[in-house]
Amino acid sequence: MHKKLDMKSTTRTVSPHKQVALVAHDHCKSELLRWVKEHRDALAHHQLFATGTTGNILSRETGLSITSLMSGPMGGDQQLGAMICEKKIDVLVFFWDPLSAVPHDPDVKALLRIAAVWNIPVAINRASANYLITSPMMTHEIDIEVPDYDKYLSERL
Ligand SMILES: O=C(CO)COP(=O)(O)O
Repeated sequence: MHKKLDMKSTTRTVSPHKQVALVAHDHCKSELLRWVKEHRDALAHHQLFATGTTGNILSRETGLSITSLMSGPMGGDQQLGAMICEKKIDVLVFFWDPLSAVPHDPDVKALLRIAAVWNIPVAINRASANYLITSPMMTHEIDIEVPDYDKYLSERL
């Protein structure tokens, strides 16, 4: 068994206006598009980000304003992971494909890992995305627990 990192936590306040990342693998894009269309009004209250192909399709088909990063296999998952570390993403909706392999599987795993590290809520399918988007937390200021990075660093120096 590995020794658990002794990480203290602190609080991060998340605004009612969330920074939401939308991502789908190719076979799941039509499902994410259907979900985004159903929740268009709720999503329009938030600031939306997406990986390259997903974001372009979603904004073209819904008219929503979405900041599109690089396409996933070209680094988009890693860009989102970096944004999570920088507290620039509050919610991740990632319809990843459980039935097909992707070339950038390590990046997918890294994105899901860093979302867990920074205590970001993640929806991986329609059911979990429905729970997330209808939660009162989506439209209220909330406090979430996050790793106390400053303390972590000071103890290491
Ligand atoms: O591959 C992805 C996530 O792992 C998504 O990338 P695209 O939105 O560019 O298809």
